Amino acid sequence: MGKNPKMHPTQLAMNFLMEDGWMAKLSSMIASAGFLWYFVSKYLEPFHLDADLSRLVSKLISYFYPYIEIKFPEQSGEKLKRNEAYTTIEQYLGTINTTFARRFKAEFIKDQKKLDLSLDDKEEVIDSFKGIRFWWSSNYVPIKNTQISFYPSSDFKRNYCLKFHRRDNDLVQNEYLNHVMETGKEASIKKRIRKLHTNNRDDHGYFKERLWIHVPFEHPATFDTIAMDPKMKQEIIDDLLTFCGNKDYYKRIGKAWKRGYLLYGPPGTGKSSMVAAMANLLDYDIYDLELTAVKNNSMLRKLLIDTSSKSIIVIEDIDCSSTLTKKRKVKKKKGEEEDEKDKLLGKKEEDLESKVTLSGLLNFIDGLWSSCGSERLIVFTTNHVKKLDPALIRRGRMDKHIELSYCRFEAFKVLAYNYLDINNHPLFTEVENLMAEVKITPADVAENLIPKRRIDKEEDATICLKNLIQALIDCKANPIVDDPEPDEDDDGDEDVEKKEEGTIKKEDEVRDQNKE
Ligand SMILES: Nc1ncnc2c1ncn2[C@@H]1O[C@H](COP(=O)(O)OP(=O)(O)OP(=O)(O)O)[C@@H](O)[C@H]1O
Ligand SMILES: [Mg+2]
Repeated sequence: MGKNPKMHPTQLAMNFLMEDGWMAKLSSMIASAGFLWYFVSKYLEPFHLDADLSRLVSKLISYFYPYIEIKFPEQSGEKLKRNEAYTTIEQYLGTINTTFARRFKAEFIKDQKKLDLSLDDKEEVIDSFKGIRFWWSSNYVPIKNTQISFYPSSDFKRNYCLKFHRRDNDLVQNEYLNHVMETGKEASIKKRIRKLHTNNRDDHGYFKERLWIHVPFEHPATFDTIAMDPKMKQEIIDDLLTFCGNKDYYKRIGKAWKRGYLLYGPPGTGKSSMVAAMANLLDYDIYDLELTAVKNNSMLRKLLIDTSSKSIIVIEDIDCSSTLTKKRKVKKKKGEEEDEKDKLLGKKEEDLESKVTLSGLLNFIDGLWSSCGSERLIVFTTNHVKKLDPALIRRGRMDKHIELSYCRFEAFKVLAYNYLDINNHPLFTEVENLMAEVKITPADVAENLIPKRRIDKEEDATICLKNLIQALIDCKANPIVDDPEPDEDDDGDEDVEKKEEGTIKKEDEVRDQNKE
């Protein structure tokens, strides 16, 4: 066929195709376009082609390759935080028909007593929405690790990729992605198992890429099982419920949506149990922050950023401060093996100690970074409230101070009901009289109320109450002496031995140590 130079390019192309052997020509064109696309995306893209050239190439590609791809990486914000879109998509893909996928990852959901399947890496599924097809694939790219380690590294950059025809772009932007996010969120709420997280000390082993490790949270304590003054209990419940429904209020007053609770009182008065009860009431996760495992302030900040909303960050026994020497002493007793391993890995001793400072901790609670994420409680527990730096517990930082103290008769009745299923008993009067003058912790009362041998309900109750009365009489003879208030220079040796390790150091202490 003759070629007219004034012909429109599309007409030229049509003529060319209509010639003999058009099938072969068409296939070779598709093949060359495919090759061109592969070559450009694989080899030339990293060299950042000149803008005009790359625009031209992508135009050319889009002529033959009518699909659009959107990637949803697992990590967002400089690798600090898990991308919420990624986790929601993970949940969404669990809800669609996955007939064409062949490889899955399985996780056991304890509460639902079944396996939860999600797409394995490098696997693809086809979704359909309003009669249109969408392709989802899960991908990973290994990150080159320059460090030499004894342990296998599992550093990957993961992403989900959505592919669709460009004619469906509007549908995707306006409807499909919203549908994915909403369905994914619903699925994750349905499947949600609450978690108890703890920060990960292991910075060279299998879990090294994770700041927090977790187990399912299954503590049975609730406000019904906590024995304390009923009025005070109701006040705490109201405070918590008001907090969690008050998103708009916090926004209006310009405050980050978080609240600090300080729980203090002698050992065995229910501080840890109350943290669990709070989590159960509000349906929150718990992040149990072990300060001794935090290397420095910047790690503390990273840990904070990596917590999710609707959670309680708890630091137990916050009063336990320590110095380097105390920690060494404890380490020798407890962690010789761990030390040896660290030494083998060539770690210097000063690298192993925590350098979290008081100001680091104050920033953690209400610095600028504390406002990322929302709906969070920060809880400190302590046996010695007077030992704490006033700056740490001032109102605004620790908004509510709750004292959990020795067991009074009202609290005892809660325990008697929970442990023995009784509301009244002839021995109650004697218990009441003794409790009015004796200091006994709820933990000791609870211990006496657990039947040692099951006979029948009434006899169990009588035996337990008699045991309790005996314990109260013993306590009267040998009353509990509360710890004296600490001296100014008390460095808390005993506590360190009791609680093993602690961390809060004032900045000047750290500076001094660094000088040495
Ligand atoms: N107020 C309470 N109500 C119900 N049970 C309690 C209470 N206080 C203590 N107990 C019981 O005693 C045990 C110890 O309580 P818990 O660990 O909460 O005390 P704690 O105040 O955190 O002690 P510590 O200061 O030593 O950490 C728990 O198993 C709990 O069942
Ligand atoms: Mg405790």
